[in-house]
Amino acid sequence: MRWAGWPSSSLQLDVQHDDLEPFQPLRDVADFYRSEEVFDRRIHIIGIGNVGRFIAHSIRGVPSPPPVTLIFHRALYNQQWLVSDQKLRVITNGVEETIHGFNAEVAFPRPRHHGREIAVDGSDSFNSSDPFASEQSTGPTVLEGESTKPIHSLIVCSKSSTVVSALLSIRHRLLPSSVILFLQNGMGTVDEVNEIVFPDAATRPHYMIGINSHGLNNAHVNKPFTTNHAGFGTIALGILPHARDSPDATKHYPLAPVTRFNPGVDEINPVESKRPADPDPDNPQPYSSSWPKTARHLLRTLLRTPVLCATAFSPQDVLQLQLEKLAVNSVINPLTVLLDARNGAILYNYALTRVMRLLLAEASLVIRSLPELSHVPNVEQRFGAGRLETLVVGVANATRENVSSMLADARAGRRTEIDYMNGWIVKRGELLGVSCVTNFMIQELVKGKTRMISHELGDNVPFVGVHGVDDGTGENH
Ligand SMILES: CC(C)(CO)C(=O)C(=O)O
Repeated sequence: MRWAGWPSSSLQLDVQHDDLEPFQPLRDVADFYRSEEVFDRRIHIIGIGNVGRFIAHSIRGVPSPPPVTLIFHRALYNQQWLVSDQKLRVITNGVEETIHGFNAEVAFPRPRHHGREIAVDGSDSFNSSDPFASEQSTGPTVLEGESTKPIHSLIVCSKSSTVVSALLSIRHRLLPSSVILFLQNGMGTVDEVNEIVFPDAATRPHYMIGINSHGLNNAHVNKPFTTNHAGFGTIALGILPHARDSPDATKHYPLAPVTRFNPGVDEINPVESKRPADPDPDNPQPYSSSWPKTARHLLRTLLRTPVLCATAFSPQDVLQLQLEKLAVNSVINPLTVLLDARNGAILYNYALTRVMRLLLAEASLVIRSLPELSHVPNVEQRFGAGRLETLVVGVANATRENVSSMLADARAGRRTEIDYMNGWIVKRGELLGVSCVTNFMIQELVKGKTRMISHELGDNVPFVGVHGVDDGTGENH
């Protein structure tokens, strides 16, 4: 590395190596910044619901915080922000804390039809067999008011069902070196994003997964940028391996094991490890040597934000935590929708315990059969139906006064996350030969009930749109 702008005499004192180029002072400070990559600390947050607001507020509350940009998906919300005092408020135990210093932008969700992106000008990219045809021929479409600046660190707090359309609106701003933290309930979002938004692993950003258990609601509906921190929780974080670094590990699923031991065969022909634990014992590499700078920055920022209670886990541990949460959500959330009741309603009711057991028997079998867990010890016990039931009852009891996020969505006529909960169990079950009829039935019942409510509300809730229309990019509440 060349030290620009330093007196050459002081530099030469330190230089011991003959193979270094002779020092040539750079012209000025600007040259230094041109020759060295300048690291952008800015964190963008998309999905400015309760979770997004809470995280933005928490990050800006620490000493020397990074710049934070809120990305709104509706011109209306951006307008509301611009005419407000541009501050976020979080209420904890009745005490309101106000934080300012945010930037704001707007990015409009791209309309999609039958899973295909439609060109915003109405042209026929969606008739083409290549879903990216319009973007490839004309470059990304930037709508009026949208930014084109690169995004290096992004936290996605949108609801699972709207993550793809939210990311399509900023795909052209995300670089292969960027990092995206996904903070959704349920499973399957990352696979969907890989398939639709970043199909080419060579240009795909890095991913992090987060599991949030903070209880957040907007108890003050008439205060749009205020969030109530109702239950203290944690955020479990993990950096996912990238397909560029280990294509085998991510070909079918991000966490599939790399090498497997075949008894009998490998004893005769020992397997040559593709990624040996210690490839060069003389130059040991730290565990995180392949983590990109952006992911390390985002992880460190979240870990040094006390109110978030964030902890880092290995990808395998994050997957298991996600699956535990999935099992809990796939019982409490749909049952509370069908019963139109708070979480505690599923307790002390044997008829509902039987439904819970039917759902969990299928979920447990699917999870225990997942190939990505085949090398993990103790899976049979951790994901046994009995243990999952204990988890569900514990959470239902601890959150007995809560309106579940799915019930809140259903009551408001919004699309729910059922496809990423029970739907994911059914889908993975089909691939594994495990039939999940109870989960399928409950998935369809929830969809039916949500549709019913949305009709009752006047059928006035379109899911996809562009400017100013309610486009379904709901936030994670
Ligand atoms: C744990 C539970 C059920 C709490 O309400 C939840 O995560 C949700 O509502 O989505």
